[in-house]
Amino acid sequence: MEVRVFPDAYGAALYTATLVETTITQLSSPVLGLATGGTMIPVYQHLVQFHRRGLRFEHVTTINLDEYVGLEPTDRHSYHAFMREHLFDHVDLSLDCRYIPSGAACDLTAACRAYDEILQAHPIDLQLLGIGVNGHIGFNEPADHLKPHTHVVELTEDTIRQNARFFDAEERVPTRAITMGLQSILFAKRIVLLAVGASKAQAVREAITGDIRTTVPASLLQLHPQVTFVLDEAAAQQLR
Ligand SMILES: N[C@@H]1[C@@H](O)[C@H](O)[C@@H](COP(=O)(O)O)O[C@@H]1O
Repeated sequence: MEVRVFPDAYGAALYTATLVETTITQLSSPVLGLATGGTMIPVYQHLVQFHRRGLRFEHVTTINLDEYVGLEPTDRHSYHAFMREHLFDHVDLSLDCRYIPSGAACDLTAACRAYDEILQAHPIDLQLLGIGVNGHIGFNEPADHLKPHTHVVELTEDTIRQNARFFDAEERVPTRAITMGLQSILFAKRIVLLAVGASKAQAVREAITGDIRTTVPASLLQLHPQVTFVLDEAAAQQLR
C-alpha cells in the first residue's frame, strides 16, 4: 500500500487526476472505475482541463461504482446527472462506453446481474474511490457481512445525513442504492482512494492502520496489491 499526503486538497486532487491521465495515455483501451461525491469534483475538473489541453477520452470505458435506487438518470440528484455535469458532457467519451448502475430499473436484481456482466467484460484498470465518514466505499456500508457482487443496499442514517447536502432536504435522499460489491472493487488492477478534510481522518486511519473489518469496508483495501491512498494533511492527521 502506498500513502501520499499533500499539503492541501488541491494538490491531492491534481495528483489523483494525473494518475488517471497516465492510465488513459498509457493504455490502448483503458477501463476506469469512477466514483462520485464532492471529493471527486476537483479531480474531474482537472481531467476536463487536461482534455482541453489535448487528453483524449475516445478510447476510454468508464464504469461507475453506484447509483441511488429510484432516481431516473435524468433526475438532477442522480449519479448519472453528476457524471454528466462534472465529466461526461465535457470530454469526448463515447456514449456507449460509459456505464452506471440503473437505479430506476423495475427489476433491480436483473439490473445488478447485468452490471456484473459489464464488469466481467471490462476488467477495471484503475478504480477511483472516495470514502464515507463511516468507512464505506462505493455504497458498501459497514455491516457484519459484505457482498462480493453488485447489489442493492440500504443506506445507513449516517450516509443519508452526509449526502443530504446534495439534496433539497434530508427526506429527499433515497434510502437505497445499487453498488458494485467488494470483490468487483478489489478486482481492479490498481485502486486510488482520495480522501480530503478532517471529517475523513478517522475513517482513513481505520482503513489504513486498523484491522481488516467488514465494519470498515475500506479496510479491505489492505488486501489489494496495488492501492494508493491520496490524502491531504487534514485527512492524514490521525496517521501520525
Ligand atoms: N457513494 C459515494 C461514495 O462513493 C463516496 O466515496 C462518498 C463520499 O463522498 P464525499 O466525497 O462527498 O465525501 O459519497 C457517496 O456516498
